[in-house]
Amino acid sequence: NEDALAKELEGIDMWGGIDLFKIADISNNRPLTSVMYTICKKRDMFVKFKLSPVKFLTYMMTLEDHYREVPYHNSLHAADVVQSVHVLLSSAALDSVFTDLEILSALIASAMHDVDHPGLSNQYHCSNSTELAIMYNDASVLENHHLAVGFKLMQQNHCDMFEHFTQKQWQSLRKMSIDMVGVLSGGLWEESLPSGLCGVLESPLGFFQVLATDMSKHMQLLANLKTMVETKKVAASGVLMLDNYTDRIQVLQNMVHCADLSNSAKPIELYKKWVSVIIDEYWMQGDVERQAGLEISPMCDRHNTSIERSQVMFIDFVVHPLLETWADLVNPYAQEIINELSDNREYYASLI
Ligand SMILES: CC(=O)CCCOc1nc(Oc2ccc3c(c2)CO[B-]3(O)O)c(Cl)cc1C#N
Ligand SMILES: [Mg+2]
Ligand SMILES: [Zn+2]
Repeated sequence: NEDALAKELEGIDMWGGIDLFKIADISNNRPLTSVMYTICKKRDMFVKFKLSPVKFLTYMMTLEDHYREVPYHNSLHAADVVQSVHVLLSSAALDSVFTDLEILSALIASAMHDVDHPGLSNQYHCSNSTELAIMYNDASVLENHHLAVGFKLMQQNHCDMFEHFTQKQWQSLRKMSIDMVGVLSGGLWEESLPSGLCGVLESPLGFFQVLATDMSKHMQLLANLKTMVETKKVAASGVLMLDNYTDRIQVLQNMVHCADLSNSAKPIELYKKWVSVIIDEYWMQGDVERQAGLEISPMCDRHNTSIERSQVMFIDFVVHPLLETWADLVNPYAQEIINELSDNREYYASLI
């Protein structure tokens, strides 16, 4: 099995280069630990930061165990985001731009970014004042929870892989991870809807209510990225020049955000599998809402959903604008991603 796993992991440096569904099967359902270990090994993180492989693996397996058995937001999705970030970090335009600590932080943030996700959206938690919503006052409820769990697990002494970190390194990794996960989605659900979105579509505003709740930071992130593209400074070598924390963290935040939403820019067979499991998760939420006599959230009613339409809308209004702006930033090194996204969009548009 190790050989089969090693073989499947050979494409780990390529966009869509690995099939995480296969890796889950042949890694005894340890896709996140397998992918994260392979990438950190390749990036020589154990030597650079004197990480104990045993403590690293113990932490990663504990973290992986705290992802729930929900259809989409399980450790497979976390592994997918880690691998996608690994590939985006390797873009030639970002060559030697980020420090090893920034790279490690982006990978750790990706690994923990959805841990203990209950398979119920931010909107569900805020609308129903659940325990988590009360705990976090409706503000980025799930994201705060993912970070709290991710870091709490690190404090157990058999998981303390950063034992050799200086206080400065620890504080920096922690701040960057919080800044990266905190914007991945979620926020006060009444945060204003981006005007451009809801007026245009004949679709029920509900879909954008979910966006506003589960993607409330998205518009601000994207606006910042567009500004950065317009004002970007590129060295003679073609690499980006980012000379302050605000700019650096903005690129890292958008990178992880792109990875988080990258299913629709992957090879169609993988994309279709991700669509099928996220729909399962949304329909399970809808079943919970129907059972409790609550209003069923958009895309969550198994008796009334157009999967194709919601995918085309999500691509047109969220994913394409984001990935297109990312591609401008690292131009021309993300054209393949944009092409894949356009092909996949046409696939679903043709089914409407
Ligand atoms: C097959 C796909 O392309 C699925 C990508 C996610 O599909 C959506 N995601 C949405 O919002 C979130 C995006 C990211 C995340 C979350 C919610 C919670 O955890 B997470 O960080 O993974 C919204 Cl509002 C709509 C869709 C649709 N369709
Ligand atoms: Mg999330
Ligand atoms: Zn996610």
